[in-house]
Amino acid sequence: MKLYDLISQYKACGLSEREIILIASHLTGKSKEYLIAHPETECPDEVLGLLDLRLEGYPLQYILGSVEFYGRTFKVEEGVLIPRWETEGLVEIAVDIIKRKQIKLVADIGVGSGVIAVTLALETGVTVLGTDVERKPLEVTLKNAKTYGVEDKIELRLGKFLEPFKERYAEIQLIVSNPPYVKCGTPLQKELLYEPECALFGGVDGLDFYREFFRRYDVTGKIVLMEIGEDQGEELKRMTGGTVLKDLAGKDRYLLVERLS
Ligand SMILES: C[S@@+](CC[C@H](N)C(=O)[O-])C[C@H]1O[C@@H](n2cnc3c(N)ncnc32)[C@H](O)[C@@H]1O
Repeated sequence: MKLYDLISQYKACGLSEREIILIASHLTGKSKEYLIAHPETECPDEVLGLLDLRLEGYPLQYILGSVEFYGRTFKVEEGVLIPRWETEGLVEIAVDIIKRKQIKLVADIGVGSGVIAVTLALETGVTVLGTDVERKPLEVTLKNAKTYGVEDKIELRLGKFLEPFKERYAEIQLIVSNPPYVKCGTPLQKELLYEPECALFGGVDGLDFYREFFRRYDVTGKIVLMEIGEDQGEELKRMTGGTVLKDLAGKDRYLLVERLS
């Protein structure tokens, strides 16, 4: 089927021209710039299946198998969270802290696709200890680390919080995390239904992860930087004594806890 026919048919059903072209580019191996200039390009039949999947709400990033983050392309697969732009802000703050405080060892709890761990290793040369409660995120993080040649800078272990790195806890200077913080029962847009539940939901008030983390760990002498929900700042300041920083949209988004020893 010709690309221009696909565009008119699927735009009428609600897909954007951009996503139709990206899916066609993914299947044909031709760049999107080429396809824009050559809408008469013949697309293989499989494109119809992928466009129908997208119409049902299946995330574009899982179809393409990749996502842009902090100026780089990262692999994503079903079973790992699709990184969000807000998390680039967390990385930006972490890079600044690492450089200013000359930090050498960072821990990333809940690596997902590895965007935080890999970007921090690339941007600062720091070593990152990464954990996740699921095996798939650890596998995807390793693939992304290998793509960018930082697999020797990132150590990955399966388990909750920092339990897998208990023996190295004292050495960790900065702990970062983008934990699950969505309140259970929140109505979700259909794309989110395809993402792993354990990456999204943080209990009735969305705060289970933070509550358990700060109960388990004495963070004296360390810096903790975590992404938070936009309405969780006040409660988390009360819970931790930390400060809350805003994202680019002006919403409370990052919790910074620095307990001096
Ligand atoms: C919101 S996703 C973040 C993924 C990635 N860091 C990012 O920013 O795109 C949260 C990740 O934390 C993992 N996770 C949830 N609870 C955890 C826990 N207690 N300890 C370690 N990992 C956890 C989930 O499996 C998921 O991969």
